[in-house]
Amino acid sequence: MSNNTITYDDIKSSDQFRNNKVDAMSQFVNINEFKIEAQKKLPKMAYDYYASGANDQITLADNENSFKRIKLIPRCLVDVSNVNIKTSIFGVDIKTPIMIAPAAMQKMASHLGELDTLAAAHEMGTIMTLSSLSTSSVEELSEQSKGNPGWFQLYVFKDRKISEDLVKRAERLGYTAIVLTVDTPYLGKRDADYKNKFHLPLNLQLKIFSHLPLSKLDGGLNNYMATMIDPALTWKDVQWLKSITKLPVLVKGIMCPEDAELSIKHGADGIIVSNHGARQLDTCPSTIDVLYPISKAVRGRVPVILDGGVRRGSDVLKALALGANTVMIGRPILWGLSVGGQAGVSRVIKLLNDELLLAMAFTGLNSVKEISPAIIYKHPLSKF
Ligand SMILES: Cc1cc2nc3c(=O)[nH]c(=O)nc-3n(C[C@H](O)[C@H](O)[C@H](O)COP(=O)(O)O)c2cc1C
Ligand SMILES: CC(C)CC(=O)C(=O)O
Repeated sequence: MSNNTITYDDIKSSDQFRNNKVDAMSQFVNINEFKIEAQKKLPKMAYDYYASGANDQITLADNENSFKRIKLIPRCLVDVSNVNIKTSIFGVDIKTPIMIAPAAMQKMASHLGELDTLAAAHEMGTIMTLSSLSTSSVEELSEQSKGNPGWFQLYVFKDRKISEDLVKRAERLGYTAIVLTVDTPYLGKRDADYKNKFHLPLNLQLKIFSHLPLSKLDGGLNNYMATMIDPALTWKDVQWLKSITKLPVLVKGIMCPEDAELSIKHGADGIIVSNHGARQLDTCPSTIDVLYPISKAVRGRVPVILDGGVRRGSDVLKALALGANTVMIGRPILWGLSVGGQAGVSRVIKLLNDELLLAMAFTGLNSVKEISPAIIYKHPLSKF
């Protein structure tokens, strides 16, 4: 078993090792405890990169705090002996509405990085989106998952040929959707990364591009993005992307009803309400605060996914009540990965699933289909 060729079978054959890890992790009972433990384990440069938001991190705090301000109405004497959280997206059944957001460079968190995350996604019956800027290749994930690696996130490079090849490669390898990130014409300013002079550890590379000079981050992250990523991307490029792939295309980074409408007009098959984990435009609103008007404007024409600040199962319930079909989580996955590799990621998802089940029982709901805005408390004096 060499570093580059660890397979699912290898991972499974180490059950004993994994079970011990799961036991060791049962001491962490919520996402914040995983975060605290991850900070102890990770080098400062990696932790800061994962944790940071842009500038003064106002939106970073808001993404979580806005969830806390939304209140749920308990309902009584409903038979909730059989609550279940199964759902589906693009006709594919998933065991939980909690999906895994694309996050770059996961091998800073665990030896197997993205491969651990994918193994956990399979174990928990959910879908992972692989970042364009990953430390594992599209091929590796496809191989380990026997051709079922999940979704692929696309950054569009100035050299369109690179992006086109990447999309075709992902399609050929069994990825089932393309997530086009549209909120990153340039990379946001994350102060800690400047101070730490963030760089990839020397043993790692951006694996997807290992055949190109693009695999190193030599001039730093912001410089890399400014050199490689196309800031001239416009709505017509959604149509371009649709024209080069048969896969569903989701537009990630939508924060207002107008852009949701434009996404649909230009052929998007799904929308991800996201402010990039508050890493781009600081002082933009939290995602949960903009979700309801967006989902109302979309009117069920395409699936709506929300990410940003989801840290409790009750946050998932609130997002679904305000019109999301599913949510994605970013940093909680990185904390789980840092603390316990695959087992850590699975435990993070399980914690959130269990909290979601409980919150649904307390609000008198038995299935995802039953979730509606009716469970959201409206203060008598508020206009909301
Ligand atoms: C360390 C890190 C790396 C990320 N890398 C990417 C990426 O490569 N592509 C992308 O579209 N979004 C990326 N994101 C944004 C996430 O997909 C997601 O929008 C965000 O993390 C959700 O917020 P949360 O972390 O509060 O759950 C990244 C986020 C973090 C924290
Ligand atoms: C390598 C980065 C551009 C990945 C990213 O999207 C982020 O750090 O937010």
